[in-house]
Amino acid sequence: MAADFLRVEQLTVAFGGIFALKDVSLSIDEGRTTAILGPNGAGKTTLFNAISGAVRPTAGKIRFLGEDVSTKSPSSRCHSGIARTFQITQPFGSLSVIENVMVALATKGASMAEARREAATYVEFVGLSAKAEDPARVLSTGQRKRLELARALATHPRLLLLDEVTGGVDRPSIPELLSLIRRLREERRITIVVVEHNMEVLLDLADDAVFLNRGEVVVTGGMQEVAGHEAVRSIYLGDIDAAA
Ligand SMILES: Nc1ncnc2c1ncn2[C@@H]1O[C@H](COP(=O)(O)OP(=O)(O)OP(=O)(O)O)[C@@H](O)[C@H]1O
Repeated sequence: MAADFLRVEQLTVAFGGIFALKDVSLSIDEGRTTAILGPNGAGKTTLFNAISGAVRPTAGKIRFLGEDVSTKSPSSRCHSGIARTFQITQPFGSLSVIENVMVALATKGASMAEARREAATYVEFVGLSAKAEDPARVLSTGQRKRLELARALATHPRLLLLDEVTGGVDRPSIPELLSLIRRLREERRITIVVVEHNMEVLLDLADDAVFLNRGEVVVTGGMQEVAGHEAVRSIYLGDIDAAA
């Protein structure tokens, strides 16, 4: 297990006079699932954007597998093994499910037949084989989340940043989605960092947690331990009691 899988070092991101992140340092261990917690505006999405390359740090560094990727482009970071999903899924609605995955394939120089074959393995992994030829626009929210996971898999990630994976998904579909995420880690050895408002889901899924507030790290540690912290309880209290 790499000791230096992902390290965020004294990261500051400012938008004009607003500090979305202030001197944030944290490390993510390979093979674990880490939750990023915090109230609205805490800086969770900005942290994902900074790690994936969508925003440039104002100060500080991001190291992935020992390499400073702070100034690298999103596509170069994706090539290094960093993938992310979005709070609002963005498939190509008129393309079929399998074509959406083919578009995301990181395999260069592969024939269409090879690309289709590889894409089919990811579509199957996420449980969408029966929908493979349907246009993406007909998918339910839960199915769109699955398609996003298949598209992320197609980039061969080592680190996957999941933004609000259960957001908008109907309750009965959530357990299957969570078991899929667990399989990403167990069967594909992908390290996962998750932003999610549902504490019940986080307690089920995450090993470690980082609690952010107003752009600063307030608590880090094991998921259970962080969930029990006073500052976290005051924000997620109802959720924590419901999950207990
Ligand atoms: N592009 C931007 N321009 C200006 N301010 C921004 C920008 N992106 C984020 N911010 C500000 O940075 C702060 C952190 O926002 P961010 O979206 O990262 O928080 P969050 O924890 O993801 O919130 P939420 O849970 O509501 O999604 C907020 O004050 C937000 O208004």
